[in-house]
Amino acid sequence: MKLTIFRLGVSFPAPDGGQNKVLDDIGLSVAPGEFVALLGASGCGKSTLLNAVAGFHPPTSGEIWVDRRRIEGPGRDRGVVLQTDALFPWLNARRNVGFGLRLRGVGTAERDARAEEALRLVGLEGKGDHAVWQLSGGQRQRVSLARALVADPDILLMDEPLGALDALTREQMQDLVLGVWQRTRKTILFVTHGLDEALYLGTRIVVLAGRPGRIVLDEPAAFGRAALADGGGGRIKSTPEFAAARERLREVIFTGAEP
Ligand SMILES: Nc1ncnc2c1ncn2[C@@H]1O[C@H](COP(=O)(O)OP(=O)(O)OP(=O)(O)O)[C@@H](O)[C@H]1O
Repeated sequence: MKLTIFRLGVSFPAPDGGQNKVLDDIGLSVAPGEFVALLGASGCGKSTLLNAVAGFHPPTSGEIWVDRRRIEGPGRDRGVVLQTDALFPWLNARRNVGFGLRLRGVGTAERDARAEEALRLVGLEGKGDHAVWQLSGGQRQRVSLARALVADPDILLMDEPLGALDALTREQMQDLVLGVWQRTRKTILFVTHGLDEALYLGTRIVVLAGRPGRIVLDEPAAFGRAALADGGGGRIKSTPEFAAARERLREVIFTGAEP
């Protein structure tokens, strides 16, 4: 499904009674199957943009559409994964994944089958009975990803999903995310602070900068697909091309303008 953001502006009430404009005139059209890595300095409005697409808060101006439907709140067509896993500690992995289905009245057998399938997609087959406390941080984020995938959304919205993981697990999870994207062909909007992560995963890099935040860079990237073809493992990050792309991206983020 196509995601279209038209002239999006988001403001929040400021303490002085005025308005704090966080995003201004954001336009973005994302084709089905694209993997958009969204970067920008802290506070430039990345999460605000993601939350607006998730339908968690309404735009102050502009519109967001998924195909021909205008977004007016959260919906099953968009799955969300956040930095902290927010799993229910009293439910096992399978029941956590199936929780949303349960709310929709899906019966136990179908729910468990679909949850197992989603767990398999993230490499956790056989771990459905595990309690949340028995899982590592990386495994818990995989359960969160499975929970977002189980409803078969068209779009995955991921806000720093690997941000709380140690460096090694984070690198492994990047390959896992790439694999899930390759197998499911979901459209992904992925917020990250990591330049390497953005370049390694995205088919497209979007940089927000300024206050209010605006898009200052929007361009294709090909390292992720090359990494998939090469079997992953992060090797491509050691190439001179990757280093050059990284330096350029760093400059855009720090200066807020293309070099
Ligand atoms: N619900 C809210 N009410 C008031 N202000 C908000 C709200 N949500 C975000 N903001 C403000 O909007 C600005 C952008 O926040 P946002 O979290 O979108 O930035 P970010 O780029 O994701 O930052 P970070 O990289 O640090 O997570 C901040 O100044 C923040 O204080």
